[in-house]
Amino acid sequence: MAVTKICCIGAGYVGGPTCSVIAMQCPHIKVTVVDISAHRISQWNSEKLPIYEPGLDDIVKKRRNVNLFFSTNIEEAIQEADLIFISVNTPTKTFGVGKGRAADLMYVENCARTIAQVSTSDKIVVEKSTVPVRAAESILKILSANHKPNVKFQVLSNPEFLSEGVAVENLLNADRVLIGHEETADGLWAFKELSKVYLNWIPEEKILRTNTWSSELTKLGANAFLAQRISSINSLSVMCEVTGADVSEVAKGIGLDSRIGPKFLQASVGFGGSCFQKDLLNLVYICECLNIPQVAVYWQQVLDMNDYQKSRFSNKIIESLFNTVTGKRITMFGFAFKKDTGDTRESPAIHVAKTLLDEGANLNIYDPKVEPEQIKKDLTHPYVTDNPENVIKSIEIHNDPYTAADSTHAIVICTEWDEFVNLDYEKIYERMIKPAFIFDGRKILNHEVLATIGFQVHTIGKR
Ligand SMILES: NC(=O)C1=CN([C@@H]2O[C@H](COP(=O)(O)OP(=O)(O)OC[C@H]3O[C@@H](n4cnc5c(N)ncnc54)[C@H](O)[C@@H]3O)[C@@H](O)[C@H]2O)C=CC1
Ligand SMILES: O=C(O)[C@H]1O[C@H](OP(=O)(O)OP(=O)(O)OC[C@H]2O[C@@H](n3ccc(=O)[nH]c3=O)[C@H](O)[C@@H]2O)[C@H](O)[C@@H](O)[C@@H]1O
Repeated sequence: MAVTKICCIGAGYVGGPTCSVIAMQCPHIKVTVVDISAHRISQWNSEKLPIYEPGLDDIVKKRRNVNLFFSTNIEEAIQEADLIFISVNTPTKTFGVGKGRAADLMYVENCARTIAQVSTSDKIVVEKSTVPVRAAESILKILSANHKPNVKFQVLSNPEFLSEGVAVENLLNADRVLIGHEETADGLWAFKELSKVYLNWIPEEKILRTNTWSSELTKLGANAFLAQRISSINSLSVMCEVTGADVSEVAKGIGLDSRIGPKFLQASVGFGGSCFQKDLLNLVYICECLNIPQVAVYWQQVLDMNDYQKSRFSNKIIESLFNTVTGKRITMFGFAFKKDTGDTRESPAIHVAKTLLDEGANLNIYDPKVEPEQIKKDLTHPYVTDNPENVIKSIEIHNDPYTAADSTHAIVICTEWDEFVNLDYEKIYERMIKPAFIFDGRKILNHEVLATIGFQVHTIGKR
C-alpha cells in the first residue's frame, strides 16, 4: 500500500499548518482535515483563516480544493483514508483525578473510538497530539476492542515540534521528524509508509525512528528542556537586577559555548503558549504517578520560576508607579504569547493584565493580530475575574499603537512584535502623562534612546 489519502482529525494550530504543508509537498496525496467545530472548518474554507501564521495563506490558497480539503464530514474522511493523524487538543484536566496537571485525553480517546467504529479498511493511525508516555497503548486497546471484522490498525507516534509564528518554516525545514512504532514487522511497515510521505521533502537522515514510548517521551522532554532554558535565564535575570549584571550580556556569554548554544536564552516576562506549561505539568504528574517525586520536583521548579517571573514583572510595574495603579490608565503593547501569532493561550500578557486590573487600573490594549473579541474573552474568563462587567468597563482595545498610548501613565511591552521597535517614541512620549514609564518585558527597545527622550525605563535583567 502507498498512502494516497490522509485524514487529519483536528483543524487547529497543528493540524491546519501541518496538513497544508503535506498537501503542498505531496500533490499526489489527498489530504482532508476534519474538525467537530463547523465554525473552524468554515474559517479554513474562507478568505480569513482561523489562525495567523506567516506563509500559510499562500499555501492554503494554492492547495485548497485541489488536494487539500477542510470538512466536517469526519466519518467519510476516516473511511477513505489510508493514514489518519490525530491532532486534537490535549489540554490540562480541569476536573477529577489529576485536575490541573494531567493531560485530558478525552478528545484523543473520542477520535480512537470514532476511527474504530467507522473504519471498513486497514488504517495507520498516527498520534500527532502531544500525549503522556504510553498513550498509544490506550489508543490501540480502544481500536482493538471496537473494530469491525478484518480491519487492522497500526498506531504510530509522530509528535510535532513546530513553533507558532514560524510553523511553515519549521515544517518545511524540520530539524527532525520523529516516528515511533511498535517493535514488530507490521510496526516497521507502518513506519515506512509514514516515512515515504515525509521523504517527499524531508531528507532521510532527518527521519528518526524509535520505539513508540521513546517518541512520546521525547516530545515531552524536548518541551521541558526548552522551557527549562527560559526559566534558567530568567532566574539569572533576577540576579542581574540586584547585582548590576546585564542578562543580555550574560546570555550572550553563556550561549557562545558551543555545548550550550545561543537559542532560547532570551530573558522575558515569562514563557507562555498552549504547550510548555501543559506539557510540564503533565511530565510532573507522570513522574508522581511513577513514584519518582525527586524528578517531579525537579521539573516543577521550571514552572515555579516562570510563575515567579510573571509576578515579579507585574509587581515591578505597580511598585514603579508609586505603589498604586488604581484609576491609572496603562497601555499594553502586545497580547499574543509571542510575536507573529494571534494566539493568546497562556499568554504572559493575561497575567500582567489580571494583576493590573485587580489593582484597579484601566488598560488600553494594542496587538496587531489578536482579535478584540479574544482579548475580552481572555480577560473575562473566570480564572481572571469574578466581575466580568467591571473588566469590560476597564479595558479599551485599540487598533493603533499611538492612540493606545494617548494620555496613559505607562507602556508595558508584553509581546516582542517587530513593529514596536520602530514606533515614534518621541511622539508617544509627548502624548503621555508624566512621568511616562516604559516596562519592556521583552527587551526589544533601545533603552538609552528612550531615557534620553524622558521615559522612565524598566526592563528585565538589568538595573
Ligand atoms: N500549538 C502548537 O504549536 C503545538 C501543539 N502541539 C500539540 O498538538 C495538539 C493539538 O494542538 P493545537 O493544534 O494547538 O490544538 P487546537 O485546540 O488549536 O486544535 C485542536 C482541534 O481539534 C478539534 N477536535 C477535538 N476533538 C475532536 C474530535 N473528536 N473530532 C474532530 N475534531 C476534534 C477541536 O475542535 C480543535 O479545533 C495538542 O496535543 C498540542 O499539545 C504540538 C506541537 C505544537
Ligand atoms: O509543543 C508545542 O506546542 C511547541 O511549543 C513550543 O513552541 P511555541 O510554544 O509555539 O513557541 P516558542 O517559540 O517555544 O515560545 C514559547 C514561549 O517562550 C517564550 N520564549 C521563547 C524563547 C526565549 O528565549 N525566551 C522566551 O521567553 C516565548 O516568548 C513564548 O512565550 C516549542 O518551541 C515547539 O518546539 C513545540 O512544538
